[in-house]
Amino acid sequence: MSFSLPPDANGILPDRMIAAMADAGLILPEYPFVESQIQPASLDLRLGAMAYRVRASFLPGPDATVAERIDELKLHEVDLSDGAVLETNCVYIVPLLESLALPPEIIAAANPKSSTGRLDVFTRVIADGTRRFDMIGAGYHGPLYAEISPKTFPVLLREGSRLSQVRFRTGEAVLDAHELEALHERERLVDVDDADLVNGVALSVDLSGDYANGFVGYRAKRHTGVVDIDRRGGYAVGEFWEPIAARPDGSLILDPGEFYILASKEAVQVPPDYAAEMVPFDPLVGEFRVHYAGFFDPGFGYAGAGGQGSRAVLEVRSREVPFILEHGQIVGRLVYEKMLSRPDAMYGQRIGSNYQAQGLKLSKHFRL
Ligand SMILES: Nc1ccn([C@H]2C[C@H](O)[C@@H](COP(=O)(O)OP(=O)(O)OP(=O)(O)O)O2)c(=O)n1
Repeated sequence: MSFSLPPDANGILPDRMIAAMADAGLILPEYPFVESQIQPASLDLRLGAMAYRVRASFLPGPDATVAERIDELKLHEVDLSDGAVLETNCVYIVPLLESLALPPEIIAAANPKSSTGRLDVFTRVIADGTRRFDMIGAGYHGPLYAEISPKTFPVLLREGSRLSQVRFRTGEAVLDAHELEALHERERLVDVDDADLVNGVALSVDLSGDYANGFVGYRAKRHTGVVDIDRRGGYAVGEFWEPIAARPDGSLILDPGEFYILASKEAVQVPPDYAAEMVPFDPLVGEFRVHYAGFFDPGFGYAGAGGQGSRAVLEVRSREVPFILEHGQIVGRLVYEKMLSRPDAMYGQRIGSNYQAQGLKLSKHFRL
């Protein structure tokens, strides 16, 4: 089957066009996709059967393939076919089951899945000849690899586990300032009266505890047991996380090296014809880092898809020094992009959406 886009197409490809790309041989899975692998505006990528523990993270650069670099840098191999544990602070490269044969008008961008980010499993996608993580250039033909480095918990995973997702984009998809303003006017993207819409919708941190029984977040424990990436609701929160109570002055001191799960003060929504990505508020604010997982699906937080009141989850780390976060401090921006057309399924309407209408929410692996 052939695949074509109208010449002036701009936007993110929805679920059925991702399926059509696969039918046309532009996405090449080693074996057929599994249920729910195609999401409203992205495709989950699956791990292959082998992980290579490498000396250090790398980018192949224009003259090398990832396989060549693995050969130079590998320390040992880990067979994932029956599952294996990846240890904290080691770097692994895993060939993915999906490879690409993109046409010249389509680029791909990867991101960790939300559940991966919430577990602090640092994950990026690399392609042959690339100078950037998580970006796959227009027209790329070749394999994809995941770089994985669990930062807090050792994780058990296996062939087929899904840690990353990829979006396909053609043309210019990001809304300009006027389009964003008009969309906010129509749909109220965040539930505040004085929304800051400069370069995306500003998101701030909630340290009041008003929405979570006086708690503002969780700090990850150290030296915990292993988390199985594919096990839902299997672990008691208290074994892995310490809840953080709100302070009267609404501040929180981030300890360097510790990992926190916090929530946005604003409820957010992504209308069905749009997708969003959370980006750091300001790359020059280097003191702390928010979010590894930044894709927001069409329909997330949307009342028509049962999501009213959904908050964004913030994965936060301080870098070199202890850093004080204040209630309402801006920590990220949601950049909205157009869908090329409305997806068949929205977030929350398909089986297995875990984070619709969420407040402060750990990953799906934990039960209270
Ligand atoms: N920092 C982030 C990133 C994402 N999300 C929300 C918006 C997404 O639409 C939703 C689900 O994201 P993913 O598809 O990345 O997550 P999973 O695949 O892990 O979860 P699900 O099984 O619910 O799809 O989580 C969030 O609240 N905070």
